[in-house]
Amino acid sequence: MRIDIEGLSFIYPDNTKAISDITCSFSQKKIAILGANGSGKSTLLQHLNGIHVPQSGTVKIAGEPITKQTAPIIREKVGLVFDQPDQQLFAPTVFEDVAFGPRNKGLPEEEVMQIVEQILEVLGISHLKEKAPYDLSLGQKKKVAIAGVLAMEPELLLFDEPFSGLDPRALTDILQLLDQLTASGHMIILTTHDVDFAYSWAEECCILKGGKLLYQGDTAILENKEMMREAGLCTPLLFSLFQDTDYRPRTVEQGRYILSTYLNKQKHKARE
Ligand SMILES: Nc1ncnc2c1ncn2[C@@H]1O[C@H](COP(=O)(O)OP(=O)(O)OP(=O)(O)O)[C@@H](O)[C@H]1O
Repeated sequence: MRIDIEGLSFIYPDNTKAISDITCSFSQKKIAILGANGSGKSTLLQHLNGIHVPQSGTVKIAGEPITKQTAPIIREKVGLVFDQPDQQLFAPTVFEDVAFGPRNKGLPEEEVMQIVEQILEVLGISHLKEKAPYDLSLGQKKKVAIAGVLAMEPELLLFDEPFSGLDPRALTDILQLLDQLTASGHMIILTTHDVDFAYSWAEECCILKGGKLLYQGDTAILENKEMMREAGLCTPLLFSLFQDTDYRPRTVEQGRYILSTYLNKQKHKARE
C-alpha cells in the first residue's frame, strides 16, 4: 500500500499549528515516525485513517484521497491503535469490544464470534473475554485495543506509541505481534521516541520537529548526530557503541555476535 502526503498542515481549534506543510510518501512495510514531544507525530498519524481530515494539503491512501466522504471507508482499511487504550475501549466486556467492528461491518454473528475468538487467542487474552475493559491492566488494555483494530482486518495498522507504559513481558509480546503482522503482509506505521527500537525495526523513518518534516528516508539517518540533536533526539545506543568501527549492528544480537567474534579472535592471537 502506498501513502502520499502533500503539503499537509493542521491547526487545532485553539489555534495550535500542530503540523505544517508536510510532504512525504511511504511504501515500505515498517515505518517509524520520530520526533520530540509535541512535534506533531500523533496529529500526523491521525490523518492517515481520517480521524483528522486535511485542512490544507492532501493525504492519499493507495491513491484514494482522504475526505469527509471517504474517511469512513478508509477507516475499514486503516486501523489506528491509540496511545491511551481508554480512548478506544468502550464496551461492557472485552468480547463485546472486539466484536464491535466486525458486527458493524454487518458480518453474521457466527463469523463475528469466530473472528473474535481467533484474535483473542493470537493475542493470548482469551481468558479476559468476559472482563470489563476498564478493570484490566494497561498492557492488557493495550492488547484489547489492538484486538479491536485487528478484528476489522485492516491492511495498514497505525500504532501511536505502542510501547509506552508496558513492562518487559508485555513489550516482548507486542514486539512479537508487530513481527507477525508484518510477516503476514501488513504495513505498520508507528510513532515512537524510542530511537533504538526504530533503528533495529524500521525500514524507513520520518523525523518531525515543531510540526515540520525534518527528514524522511533510510533509518541510517539516525546515526547523524547533528540531525538527531536538531530533532531533540539521541543517536541509537548501538551506533554510539560501534561508531569508531566499521560495524553497524542494528540489533543487540548482531552487536553481541560482532563482539564475541572479535574477542575470540583476540584470545586466539594472544595464545599464538
Ligand atoms: N486536541 C488538541 N488541541 C489543541 N492542541 C493540540 C491538541 N492535540 C495536540 N495539540 C498540540 O499539537 C502539537 C502536536 O501534538 P502531537 O500530540 O501531535 O505531538 P506528538 O509529537 O505526538 O507529541 P508526544 O510525543 O508528546 O505525544 C502540540 O503542540 C500539542 O500541544
